[in-house]
Amino acid sequence: MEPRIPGEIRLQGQAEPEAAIAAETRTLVIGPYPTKRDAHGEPRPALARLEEAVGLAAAIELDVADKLLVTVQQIRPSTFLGKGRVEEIGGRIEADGIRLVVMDCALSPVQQRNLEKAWGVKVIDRTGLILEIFGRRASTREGTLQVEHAHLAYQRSRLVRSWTHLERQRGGFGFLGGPGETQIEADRRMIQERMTRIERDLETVTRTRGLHRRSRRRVPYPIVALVGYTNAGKSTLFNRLTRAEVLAENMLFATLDPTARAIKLPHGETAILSDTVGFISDLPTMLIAAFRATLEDVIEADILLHVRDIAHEDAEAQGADVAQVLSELGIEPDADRIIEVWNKADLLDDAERERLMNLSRPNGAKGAGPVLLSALTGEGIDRLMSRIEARIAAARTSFAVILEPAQGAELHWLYENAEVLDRREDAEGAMHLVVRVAPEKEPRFLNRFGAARRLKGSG
Ligand SMILES: Nc1nc2c(ncn2[C@@H]2O[C@H](COP(=O)(O)OP(=O)(O)OP(=O)(O)O)[C@@H](O)[C@H]2O)c(=O)[nH]1
Repeated sequence: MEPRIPGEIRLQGQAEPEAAIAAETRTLVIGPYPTKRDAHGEPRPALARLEEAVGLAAAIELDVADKLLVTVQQIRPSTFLGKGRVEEIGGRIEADGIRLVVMDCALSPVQQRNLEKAWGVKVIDRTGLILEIFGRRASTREGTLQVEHAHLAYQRSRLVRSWTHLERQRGGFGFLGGPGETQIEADRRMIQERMTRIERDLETVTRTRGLHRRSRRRVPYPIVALVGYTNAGKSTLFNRLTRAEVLAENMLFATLDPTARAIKLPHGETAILSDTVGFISDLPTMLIAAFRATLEDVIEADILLHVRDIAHEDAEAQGADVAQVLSELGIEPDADRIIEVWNKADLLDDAERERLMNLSRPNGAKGAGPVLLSALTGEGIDRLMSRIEARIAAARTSFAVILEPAQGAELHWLYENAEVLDRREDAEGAMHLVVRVAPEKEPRFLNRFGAARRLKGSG
């Protein structure tokens, strides 16, 4: 059988690797939240957080039999939850035939072990769950390596703090204390060696990706990247725009690795559309670091489509989480290159749709309002395409060109290969033109029209 997560390695002396979490495992999801506010001090309904955790569990096909909200005033070092709570939940676990408990928080190895002992079932925390999801979604070599690395780092951190646990598993080895510790050292060294090897492999893969990116730049099509909260509909929109078949299901994190495809804009121009990893609140920092290379595509994009599930009750908080990640990447939320996409319009009732329609009317000179659409039905897709095109055009270089009357062939070339914005004939019959040139056509244009005067744009 395939290892549960690519990074899972069998440690020396350990009888068996941890059992895989099988699909359809009867699961209880617990939201043990200290307060009703999120990490940024914004109120975030506990129920919505719990629902998200349930969604994550369902994404790896666990059979979520029950969910439970627990307000935790004070975290108990040994079991996270209070004694009475642990017992009460234990009864429920037994009565419901639960096999796995997901605690939507960060558990210390000791807490995890004690809860497993008290309840007699497997317990995983939020990081464990997210690693599980990433592990199943990774499809490219880079993604697999990143997940493997993150998982080893997680394993190592737990190894250090829970060595008595491992000793116990190995039975007999730890009786003098010394050998147990040596064993831990051996395990740690093994993990470290493996991590170093992965880092080397990743460097190669990242370098290759850098080369790809540079060669993409040499055929300089504008790059449009999709970003958004997990499950917002990025893959569906990607498919709709490219008509390609990539994984799009009602599953979170369907897209771990960016996929890039060419799209044709309304006036026939080409752009590269790139799908990226779904963002999520409270993503463990270890994982953010792991995906930094992937996110470089986002940083370098000419246009970002920020896709939101506008029908989701938590849409605003999700949008804020994405904005936070973007600003960590150095992209400010009001940057010109961001186009807000309000997806799932088909799920809105008439009144809400009307309200959002009004809100999404282009505002101000930039014409920058959000685009309300449905990736599922295709409604509003044309508007998005035009908006992308307009945004690319706005960033594009314009040139002033003067043609003599005899240069008919040149005029023809311009009409075929550039966008003629203005055309005026002077008294001598010379043609004064303002043209906009796509980046990929610019070298050829400059070859022909070396005397053209650059007017504006990124050039
Ligand atoms: N009703 C409706 N459902 C949609 C729409 N767009 C996407 N969905 C559904 O929402 C779910 C998630 O869509 P995906 O495209 O996989 O979402 P994603 O943002 O790529 O998700 P991650 O890969 O987890 O980041 C799927 O069940 C889609 O069918 C829409 O416009 N309307």
